[in-house]
Amino acid sequence: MGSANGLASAHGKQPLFSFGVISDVQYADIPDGRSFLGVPRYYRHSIFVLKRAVQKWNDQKKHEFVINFGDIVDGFCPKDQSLNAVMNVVEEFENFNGPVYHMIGNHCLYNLPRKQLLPLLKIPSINGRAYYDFSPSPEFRFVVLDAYDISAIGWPQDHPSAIEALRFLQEKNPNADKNSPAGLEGLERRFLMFNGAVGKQQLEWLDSILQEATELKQKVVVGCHLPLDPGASSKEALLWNYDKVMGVIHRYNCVKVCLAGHDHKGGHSIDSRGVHHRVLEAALECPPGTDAYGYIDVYDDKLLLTGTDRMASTDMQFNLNQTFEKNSIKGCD
Ligand SMILES: Nc1ccn([C@@H]2O[C@H](COP(=O)(O)OP(=O)(O)OC[C@H](O)CO)[C@@H](O)[C@H]2O)c(=O)n1
Repeated sequence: MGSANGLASAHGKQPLFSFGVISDVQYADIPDGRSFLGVPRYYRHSIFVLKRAVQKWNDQKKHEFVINFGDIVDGFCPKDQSLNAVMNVVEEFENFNGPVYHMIGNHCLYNLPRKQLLPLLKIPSINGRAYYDFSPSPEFRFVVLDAYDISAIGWPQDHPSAIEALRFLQEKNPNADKNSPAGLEGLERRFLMFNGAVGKQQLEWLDSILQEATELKQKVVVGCHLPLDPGASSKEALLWNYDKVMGVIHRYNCVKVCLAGHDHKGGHSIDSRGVHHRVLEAALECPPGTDAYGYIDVYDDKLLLTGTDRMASTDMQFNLNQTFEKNSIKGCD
């Protein structure tokens, strides 16, 4: 249990800093089950994956913070247990000896409304939005996006974001079950109710943050529950307007890596502008006794993810001259 997946730091340099990563814990006190497509899910075991991750991060004594990529509690959690389940998982994260940065996923929103969820996750918020940034060192900035800014889940039914999302789904997905991609072609298969979009104000905010980071000569890592590149993810898991978000990101040269969750099998790609996209493998899908978590060493020229068990290790060297050809690799390194 807990074997790290190679990729020795042949680099010879000390990282500027390191941080822990985990995604899609989707804990619930219910028997093991399967996804809609039949993939086994271990709802009770996933919190043990998290416990072992926290223990390991603390033992390693080098991580400045942890990022959780969303979906801490599963939608099948009985609703009278949602609050307790969320609090239990948050408590496990709080055993980490340092700050934990959370982002929201669809399963979080099946359990609790934003009003209740965001304070529990200590997500800085204006008008219920869950996007923010932080800078752990002068050279780097982290941007956390709210992938359910425009969404049919998590907002009160009469909220403008919910109304906009339902109108959008009605237009883009003809199925009665808006979680079904039946009949949708190619990249249109992302127009599902369990996904969402980044709204106009958030796009403007992202633009302003990237402009500021460029002025400060900072490199940027973007975190979003929903993947932002079709090369790293199933079409069904992408952010509705991933293309718009990437349009903003590609205006600048500062974003080096985008990290995501949601697509449980994980993936890695390098897009047409040399930006790495790494989708993290889910803790939920670890059979008892196995793990999926990791840590990332940050250098001035790369991010090195060291994964445990089912989380693959990935060496993400930054493009320094922007002359990349499209090089998309499905699955992991
Ligand atoms: N064809 C489908 C797929 C799913 N559903 C229902 O939608 C809800 C969310 O699905 P779930 O697989 O649990 O979502 P995750 O966030 O865990 O995973 C995302 C995917 O892996 C992205 O590829 C759930 O209630 C499903 O039953 C559906 O009705 N029809």
